[in-house]
Amino acid sequence: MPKTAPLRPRHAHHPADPMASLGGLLRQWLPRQRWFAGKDRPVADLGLLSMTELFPGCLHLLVHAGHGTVPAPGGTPPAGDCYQLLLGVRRQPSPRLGRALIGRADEGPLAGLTVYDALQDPRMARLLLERLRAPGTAGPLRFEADPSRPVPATALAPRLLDAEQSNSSLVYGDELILKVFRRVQPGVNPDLEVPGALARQGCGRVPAPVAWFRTTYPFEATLGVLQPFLPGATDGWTLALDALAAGDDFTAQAHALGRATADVHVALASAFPAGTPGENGRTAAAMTERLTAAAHAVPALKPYVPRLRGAFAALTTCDVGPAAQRIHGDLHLGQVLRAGRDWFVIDFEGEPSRPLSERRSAHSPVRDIAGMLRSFDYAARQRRPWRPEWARRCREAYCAGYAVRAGWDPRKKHGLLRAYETDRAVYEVLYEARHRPDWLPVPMAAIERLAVRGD
Ligand SMILES: Nc1ncnc2c1ncn2[C@@H]1O[C@H](COP(=O)(O)OP(=O)(O)O)[C@@H](O)[C@H]1O
Ligand SMILES: O=P(O)(O)O[C@H]1O[C@H](CO)[C@@H](O[C@H]2O[C@H](CO)[C@@H](O)[C@H](O)[C@H]2O)[C@H](O)[C@H]1O
Repeated sequence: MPKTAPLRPRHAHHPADPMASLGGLLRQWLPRQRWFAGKDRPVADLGLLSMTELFPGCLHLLVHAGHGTVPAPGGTPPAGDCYQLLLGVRRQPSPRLGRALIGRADEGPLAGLTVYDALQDPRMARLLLERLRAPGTAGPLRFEADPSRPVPATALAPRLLDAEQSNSSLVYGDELILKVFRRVQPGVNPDLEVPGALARQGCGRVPAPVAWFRTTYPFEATLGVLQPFLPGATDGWTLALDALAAGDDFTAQAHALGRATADVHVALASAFPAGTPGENGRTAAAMTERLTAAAHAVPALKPYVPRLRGAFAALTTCDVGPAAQRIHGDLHLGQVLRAGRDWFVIDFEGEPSRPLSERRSAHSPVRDIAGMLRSFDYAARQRRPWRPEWARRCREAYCAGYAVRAGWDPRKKHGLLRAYETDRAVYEVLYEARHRPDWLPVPMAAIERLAVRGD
């Protein structure tokens, strides 16, 4: 019978408090995880939000990692982030745990037990798939499935993806992929909501969810989504880097990608209600606010702030552009998969650091286009010497492909594109500072270019 720990005081050191066992281990382990979004700040406090025994020897946890910065207004929600952890707990340490090992608890109720990342344990991964095959509950956790898309009943060998990811994904026998969200926010995750809605529209460019799990405590939130795995697919980032390494042209691929992006935008526009008409003044204000916050967190941005603000201010003199609608929200080369002759679009979660309400609202489709244009620049900067011509040709081809399907040409919206690219580069600076500080020079180079030359 699954057990759920009630919410305990966040700093409790009561002997029965599991954080007395896990706190020290997780404080060390969390910042080393690729998906942990607080690498630029020490974890000031770590609290247990919920704990459920999912299977014998497997604990499901939601923990709050605070950075001791902004006090929470009204007490809820607390400042910081909520993370989902699946922890294996066993009596005997095993050398086979390897990189999955988190450590041995020295005190508290789990004293003497070995704790590890359960997603790296094939037995636990299989049990998780079994749980998703059979809808039902475990404490506050709800396992649900789309009855029209049954999960295949065959035994499928699991493997944890070793990708540069914001979450963790398990692939089952090249048939299914389960994304376990790491940073959890209250509400429905768009990566469940959007592909489901697009599938109902008959949009074939997006793998549709077959099962998912969510929690009802301490708030409603989506925790994981199971989708068909596209076998033999290669992501756009890998294809672009291969093309660059071989000195190959990528414009045919970029053109097809532009067409695929427009197809998805058209499907999104009919799957969701239209947004309120775009108002460039408000957009410019929001972008400026994000820039100010980013420059506060990453001081290297500060010298560029006045000129970047100019790019946003110029929005007020631009034409209003395409209507706001639901968009992808974090479109880049890593979010598109080429399988056979087709491009598929994945990961509709949006930019993980933005509030869920913002990610689920309507935005200009130019934002997605700018994301992909920035991605060509990221790819071109992976090799020395930098290949600006390669990126420029990809941009042209991508926009031309987009125009074919969407009926309007992004290249004719120069002011809008510049503002959205700048906003995206600012986001990337913050993202890299928090997740991959070694990559910071990539978006910083774009900041310099956009601030100085504006192209
Ligand atoms: N349906 C799928 N078929 C094949 N590979 C997939 C599929 N969905 C995701 N992937 C692979 O998993 C990687 C990470 O998925 P993604 O949804 O982008 O996770 P995250 O949000 O953690 O970055 C992708 O780059 C891709 O290689
Ligand atoms: O994890 P997600 O795919 O949801 O997106 C986050 O991580 C991305 C990196 O993995 C990051 O993308 C940035 O780096 C990419 C190369 O690794 C590049 O193609 C993108 O253009 C660049 O923005 C993304 O910003 C972040 O949200």
